[in-house]
Amino acid sequence: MRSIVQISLDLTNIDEALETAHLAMRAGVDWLEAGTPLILAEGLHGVRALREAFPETPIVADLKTMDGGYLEAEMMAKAGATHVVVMARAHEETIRCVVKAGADFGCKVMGDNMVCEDMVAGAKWLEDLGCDFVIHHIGYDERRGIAARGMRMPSPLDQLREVVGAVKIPVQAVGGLSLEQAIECPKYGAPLVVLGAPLTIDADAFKTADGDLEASLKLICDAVHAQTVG
Ligand SMILES: O=C([C@H](O)CO)[C@H](O)[C@H](O)COP(=O)(O)O
Repeated sequence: MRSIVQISLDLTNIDEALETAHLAMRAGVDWLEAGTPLILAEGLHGVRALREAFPETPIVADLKTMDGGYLEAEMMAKAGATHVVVMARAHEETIRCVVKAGADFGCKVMGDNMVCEDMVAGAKWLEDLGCDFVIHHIGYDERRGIAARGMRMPSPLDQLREVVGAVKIPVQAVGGLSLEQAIECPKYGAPLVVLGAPLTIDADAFKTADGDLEASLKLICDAVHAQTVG
């Protein structure tokens, strides 16, 4: 499979999200993600605005569903999301409901193994329940908390090979990756590369020497697209 670049729009208003999304699409990004902050701030309107501006582009709604799964997935799919996210720590029935809604409304389901005691088993569990993708995710607060206590920050790369080996569906690694690490994900067998904080929070670190964000994002997209998995 050709590797894919997804940009997570962890922003809090539609204008900023659209501006970043336009830049990302010009640079060659494949998928847009309505990040959790955008969904909280703008809800379905945010997803609709992205769908209207980018009629053909896959849109991941990072809902992090924990309950009421069918309705959440249905609403997001009707607003234009092509992918919704359910948590492995949700009840089994919730995951089944999201998978059922995905089938009913033509939407793919990404299962997120964040905070699973056994993240490899969590990924397998998500696959067994019918999810189409696994998000192998070390959460933002967990990473910050551990770092604040002076301990080594966990990375999704630590167990990425094991997660990839445990499932047949495509895996995405998320949480605190540097750009260099994100670009390397296909080498671990994970073809869905997400670019998050480096672009939307720490843009300076992401820019090329001449400060051209779009040009540097294009280089990153080219480096990811040059890699195939499987
Ligand atoms: O999903 C996310 C997190 O749970 C906060 O909502 C973020 O999108 C994700 O953690 C992004 O990580 P970075 O790649 O470190 O930006």
